[in-house]
Amino acid sequence: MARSKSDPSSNSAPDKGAAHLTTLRGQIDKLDLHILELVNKRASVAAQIGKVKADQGGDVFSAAREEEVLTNVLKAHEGPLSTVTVKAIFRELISGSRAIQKQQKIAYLGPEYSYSHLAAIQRFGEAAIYNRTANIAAVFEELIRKHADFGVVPLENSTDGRVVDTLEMFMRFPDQVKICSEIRLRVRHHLLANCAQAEVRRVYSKEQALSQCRNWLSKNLPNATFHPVSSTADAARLVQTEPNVAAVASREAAVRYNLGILAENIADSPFNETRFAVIGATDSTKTGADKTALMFQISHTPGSLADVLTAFKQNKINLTWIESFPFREAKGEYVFFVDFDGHRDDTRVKKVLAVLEDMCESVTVLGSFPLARADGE
Ligand SMILES: O=C(O)C(=O)C[C@]1(C(=O)O)C=C[C@@H](O)C=C1
Repeated sequence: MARSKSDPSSNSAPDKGAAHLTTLRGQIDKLDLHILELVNKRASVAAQIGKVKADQGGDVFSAAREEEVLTNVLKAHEGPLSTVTVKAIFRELISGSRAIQKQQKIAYLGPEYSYSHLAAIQRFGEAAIYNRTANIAAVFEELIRKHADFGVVPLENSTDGRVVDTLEMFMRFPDQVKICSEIRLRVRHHLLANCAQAEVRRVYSKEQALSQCRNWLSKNLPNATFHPVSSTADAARLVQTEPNVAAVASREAAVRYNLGILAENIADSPFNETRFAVIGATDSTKTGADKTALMFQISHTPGSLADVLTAFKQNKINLTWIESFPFREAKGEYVFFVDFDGHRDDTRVKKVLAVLEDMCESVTVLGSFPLARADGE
């Protein structure tokens, strides 16, 4: 049909708009090729670094250097991309560099899309090989048997506190693994199902996740029953197999198991974070913004813990975490886990470690590593 002058579709504005769009897309196409050239140039340099490391026996993964790369980039970053996006881009570039040098195998507590898996991907990106294990002990064993280059294990959750299984493994293998990096992961629980919320009769999740969403669940699903299973990801898998059920799990689990998200962010506390340790054969070199993790055992006498804490105070060292743990081999005795600001190569840290060596029955430096950024920062 011929267009009349009064036909709005004959207006030149849309034509101009379309032409402008084509021009802008042409710019993006050119920029994409330029970006591609640059990222491959970066990868070629990383390949050369890999050769130097192979000759010198250096590790492919350097938590300290990666932190420096990210700090440089984020300092220069002025937008309009968000910091989260820039971090994700560089995480994948670095992940690709490592894979070119030598593909890294990462053991984590499965199943796929568990929060440990998400933490591992946040640290090592898509180019690593991920080996899931059935429990936390197996992550340590995979590393010790050299079936994995690194392991990712949960240390503590902001709501539930310490993760006993991980601390126990550090006690069992005090000298065979080191913490080389830490990861802070925001845990966002969602209600996943393939039916309407009113039809949900059973809710599956990991016990801790159910407890973290207790108020929301009882208020919004008064007719449902709650059933703990081995993991949030397993709960999502179960939703596929039964009618009228829902899971409390991550967005990634919803994608993996093809489930709808009925309600987002249902945890009772708006801030829910899990801190993970990356364990490997060695810890990290100094960056200037580091933390050290320590495990020590003291005699069962009055004031022995106070003496240790005083040593930290006298050396102006800030403790960021302390946990006590019963020592299985001696009734009434405790092993303490502490994290503090500083690197084991810092003078004041060396001083406090020397004092502790004299004071304690045993002292093990679990590792020094760069301070983790909060998830999203
Ligand atoms: O600088 C290095 O040591 C590199 O191997 C390069 C690079 C990177 O891509 O920037 C990759 C892996 C390391 O963990 C740190 C940084």
